[in-house]
Amino acid sequence: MIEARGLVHVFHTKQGKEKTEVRAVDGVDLDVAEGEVVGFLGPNGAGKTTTLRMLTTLLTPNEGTAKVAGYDVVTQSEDVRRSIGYVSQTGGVFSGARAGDEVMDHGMLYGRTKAEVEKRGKELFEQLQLDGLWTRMPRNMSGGQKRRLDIVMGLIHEPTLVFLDEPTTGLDPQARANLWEHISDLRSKRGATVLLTTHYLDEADALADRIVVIDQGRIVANDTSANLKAQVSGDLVTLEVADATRIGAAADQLKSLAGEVEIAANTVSGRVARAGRAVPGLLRELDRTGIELESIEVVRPTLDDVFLTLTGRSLRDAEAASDAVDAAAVEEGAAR
Ligand SMILES: Nc1ncnc2c1ncn2[C@@H]1O[C@H](COP(=O)(O)OP(=O)(O)OP(=O)(O)O)[C@@H](O)[C@H]1O
Repeated sequence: MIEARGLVHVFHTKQGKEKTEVRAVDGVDLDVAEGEVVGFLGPNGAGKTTTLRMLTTLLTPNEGTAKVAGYDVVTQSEDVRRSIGYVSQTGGVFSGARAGDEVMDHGMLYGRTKAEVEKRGKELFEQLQLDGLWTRMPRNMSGGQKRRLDIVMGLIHEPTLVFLDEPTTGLDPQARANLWEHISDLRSKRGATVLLTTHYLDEADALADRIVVIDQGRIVANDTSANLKAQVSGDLVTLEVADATRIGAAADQLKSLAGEVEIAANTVSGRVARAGRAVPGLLRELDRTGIELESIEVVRPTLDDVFLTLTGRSLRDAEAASDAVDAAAVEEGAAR
């Protein structure tokens, strides 16, 4: 469904007299098979939106090629556009008509009959909790409602390939859960292929069959969430000793499994590959040497650990930043 090779996009900007060049996307290869849901993750400014904009024909690659739904993004851009749905990060610009009329016009542009579009539009309004807003002007909707209307517009023509750029940013937890269900249904009920960018790790974990991580314009990982977690970092094992004077001895034993450990007061922690297998032996050894434990904790790596290891940055920071934007959007919506 998507086959991209060596995609490059360079932005040229000018500040005063100074010209700068940003290689926003720097040689991206990406394959997405029919029916897959792929999560596209990366810190702020990593190149996610720029990649999506090239794949949806809104930006022309400076180098490389991409086929989307079987069509070349440069020479067959019209065919690509007809075959895909795209929900951009910034949302659509509405003409000033009522929401339902916007949806009808958009759906009919894709050659659907009025009856088909109306039926599908009303279904989507219900699923995305927009009932009762069919005749409302988009400018009189809250930020979250407008976001959901963007999503209706992206799905109205029942595309088999859908690009979602941070689809749930700006939604409250209930609307987010509701949209997750809808994204899952896109694949399970309609066989659609989905490429989505997100800052929410739980979203990527819950929805994506495969995760592609981009950093500084390059793909740095591409695997299932479970495999990425297994490859990148072991389980975090934390031992709390009953007698603080034995912390050094406990640390030595954990070190033999973990390599590096961190000590804080009477706890020591380190990452251990396949802790489930290693910990029973560790406990036996601690017992044999008379080191009494107050507690032991084993935490499986999260996608954020993977991210931190790969990019040196935490995706949680990006989440926090995008939550701040959400909060501003909600306030803005409430102020309207
Ligand atoms: N129109 C533009 N002009 C100049 N630079 C741009 C433009 N659009 C994006 N960039 C730069 O390109 C890089 C990649 O941006 P992009 O929006 O693709 O990142 P992203 O991964 O989608 O980030 P975010 O998670 O913040 O949305 C960034 O350094 C950004 O500042």
